[in-house]
Amino acid sequence: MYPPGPLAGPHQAIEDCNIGGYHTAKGTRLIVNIWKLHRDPQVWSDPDEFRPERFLKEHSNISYQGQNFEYIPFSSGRRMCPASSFALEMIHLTLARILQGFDLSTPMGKPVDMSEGLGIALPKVKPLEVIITPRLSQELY
Ligand code: HEM
Repeated sequence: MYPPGPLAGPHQAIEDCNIGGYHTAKGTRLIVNIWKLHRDPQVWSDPDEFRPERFLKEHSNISYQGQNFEYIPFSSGRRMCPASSFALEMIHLTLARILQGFDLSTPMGKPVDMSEGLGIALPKVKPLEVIITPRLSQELY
């Protein structure tokens, strides 16, 4: 829902080609709107709903590795993100460490404001406000 890189880098056609039925002349610069692909209601039911379990159910056959064009958080092709494996390892490790060690809540129990701003790396409009409380005994940190 919130791809860190909402737009892929600009790519330039090195020869005349046809992309999805559109003639694309040599020299044309294309920028893929990854954010938009991920919110396409023709592909994703309730695209604005945070339902990660969709990847275990109706979309379990979709991979992030650039072959399923409806879901390309790391883009696709020769210039796709070279750090996708590294990034996923880091995300899993960091998330697991935070969830193991801390309880998370919000001030007054209010939902987190997920409004998105404009920027190359999809910024939040409102800073994240969470209360982080240690949940393990001190010697385990
Ligand atoms: C969840 C984390 C990340 C996401 C979703 C992500 C996504 C992307 C996207 C969409 C592109 C543009 C590809 C294109 O132009 O078609 C890109 C390019 C790139 N990313 Fe990442 N990235 C992530 C993390 C990282 C990290 C951790 C590194 C480095 C340690 C990295 C290094 C790069 C580099 C060097 C490029 C340029 C590749 C090129 O132009 O050939 N990325 N990334």
